[in-house]
Amino acid sequence: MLLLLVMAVPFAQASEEKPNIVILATGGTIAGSGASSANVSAYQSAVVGVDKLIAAVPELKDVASVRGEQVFQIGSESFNNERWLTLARRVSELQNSPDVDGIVITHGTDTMEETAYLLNLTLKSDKPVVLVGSMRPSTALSADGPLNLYNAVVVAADPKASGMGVLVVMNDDIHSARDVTKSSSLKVEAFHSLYGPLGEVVEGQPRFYRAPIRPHTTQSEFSVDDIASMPEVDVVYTHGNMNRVPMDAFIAHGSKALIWAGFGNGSVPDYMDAVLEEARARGVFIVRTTRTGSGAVVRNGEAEDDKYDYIVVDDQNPAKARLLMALALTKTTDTAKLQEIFWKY
Ligand SMILES: NC(=O)CC[C@H](N)C(=O)O
Repeated sequence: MLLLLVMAVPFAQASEEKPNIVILATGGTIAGSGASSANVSAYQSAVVGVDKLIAAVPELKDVASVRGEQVFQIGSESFNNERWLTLARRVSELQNSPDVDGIVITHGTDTMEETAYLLNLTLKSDKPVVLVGSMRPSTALSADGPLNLYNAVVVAADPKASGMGVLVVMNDDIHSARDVTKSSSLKVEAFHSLYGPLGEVVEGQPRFYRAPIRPHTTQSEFSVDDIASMPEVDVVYTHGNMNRVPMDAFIAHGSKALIWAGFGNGSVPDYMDAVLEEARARGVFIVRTTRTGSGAVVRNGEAEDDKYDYIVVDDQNPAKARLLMALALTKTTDTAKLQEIFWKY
């Protein structure tokens, strides 16, 4: 009897004071299940529901008052513009709700950086939004999902995460949505930011060491509330002996802009120069990016961008450049202004 009383009182007090965190589940490996505990890379993703994910980490209740909502149950490679907008609108609704202090999105890792960047550019609130996933399914030996989820809730519940833009928490690191990329297909330490993470979670405490400088969320000109749909923008991946067929097909399908995932500094083979010029002359924007995985692209460096009216990225990778260009095209079709948007974000 005495024991019951002792246990009940602190819990009642604690639950009144804890921040309210909503966990929006979308699927991915964090919700994956394998045939045996030795299956760390062969498994079915997106099968475990949000209630089970939360129940697997009882420590969450020490950090926050948590409730879950299943938005999707998919591998993140299946995100498309419509699904992204559905998710963004739900996050925005929750951020507008006075009884929500922060949001955690459980997500597959394959497109986590794209979802994070899109939300980072379009949400209109300082309330923390943290994406989290795992590289090993929930059934694996040394599954990384439970600690990642705990860390994500810890970050979302902390006032220091407010105003930092959308964050990705993986493997103890806290990354900015703008900079993070998945850079390993299998390793637990798959997520990296070119300029380093913003901070890390140490013993259940977030430690921030830097803040994003590029405009995001409340500082950005894009808003989820204004975007009914996104224009078609496609990525052309370069390789030796490439041909024009994918570009022609994208244009015939209605592409408004092509993201040139170029060699090195966004270079263009001599036998493709005329194809890009022709595409631009037909009204399709060309955005030169790099397939190298890191680094900026120099305007008028490897191509005559001024002459042919091309755009270059700053250092956004092709997938992020695709999203930024789609958002930018909802604002303007002036090349100079589009270029400014790439420098700015
Ligand atoms: N590690 C993962 O989450 C990959 C699983 C799946 N392809 C996804 O992105 O959802």
